[in-house]
Amino acid sequence: MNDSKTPSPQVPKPLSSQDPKTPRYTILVAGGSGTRMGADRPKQFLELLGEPVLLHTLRRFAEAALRVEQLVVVLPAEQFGVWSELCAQHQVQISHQVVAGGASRWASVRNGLAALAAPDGLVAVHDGVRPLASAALIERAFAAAETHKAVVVAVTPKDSVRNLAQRGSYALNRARLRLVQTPQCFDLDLLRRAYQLPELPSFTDDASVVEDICPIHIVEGDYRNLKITTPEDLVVAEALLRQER
Ligand SMILES: Nc1ccn([C@@H]2O[C@H](COP(=O)(O)OP(=O)(O)OP(=O)(O)O)[C@@H](O)[C@H]2O)c(=O)n1
Ligand SMILES: C[C@](O)(CO)[C@H](O)COP(=O)(O)O
Repeated sequence: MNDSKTPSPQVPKPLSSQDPKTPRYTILVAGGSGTRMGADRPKQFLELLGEPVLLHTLRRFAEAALRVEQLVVVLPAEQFGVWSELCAQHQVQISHQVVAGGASRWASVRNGLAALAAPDGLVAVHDGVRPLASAALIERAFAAAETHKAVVVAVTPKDSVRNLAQRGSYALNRARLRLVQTPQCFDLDLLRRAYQLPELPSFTDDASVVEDICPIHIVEGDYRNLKITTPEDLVVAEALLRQER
């Protein structure tokens, strides 16, 4: 007989970030040039509270509790030297592998995937320019991928949404819409198979690459998980980071 004070030995230990079932890997894509930011360098190198955006992001995934076994950072090949100097300047001790990006996000992710030698596991793909992803959010995405194989984090739109029509526009039901963020976590073999298919112009993220071969499971995202895209995002991101300190 079992009572509430003596747990049965058959009950498995609950999954926690200290005990992930499957090996975890991460690809941080930072191979873009930041045209919409219009800065003097790619936006992943702009500073937030004295540190490059990409370093903030890298630190989030190096968090010990997440147990990520291999971190791959994808950069434009011509920026390798810049990143190496920034790592030296900020005394970065986080072990990571740098890989050359491609002409599109899709090509950069594909190059990042090629650097993962592991036969199986779970892989998170995350924008290097989302420096506010919390450990709880990342854990939520990895944990859901144990069961669902293809997971994105997403939030409900706060604004009303309209679709453009031939004449005018019409309202969409925002309760049925989600704004998709990263990390996006996948079974490694599934993501490899998806990235063997040809690139399509409709691909905007990893879920759009995978969805023809596996349904995409959505978990709760985080409104704080901004993508640094245009100059005002830097102001908001700094304010949010300052609040965390
Ligand atoms: N060839 C590319 C293009 C984009 N990215 C990465 O994908 C993420 C999301 O892309 P986006 O915000 O569009 O970045 P950029 O392409 O740099 O920006 P823009 O579209 O304004 O030029 C970024 O971390 C970016 O560095 C990448 O790794 N390789
Ligand atoms: C991957 C992404 O961040 C999910 O919201 C987004 O699709 C990237 O889009 P972008 O056109 O590269 O900014």
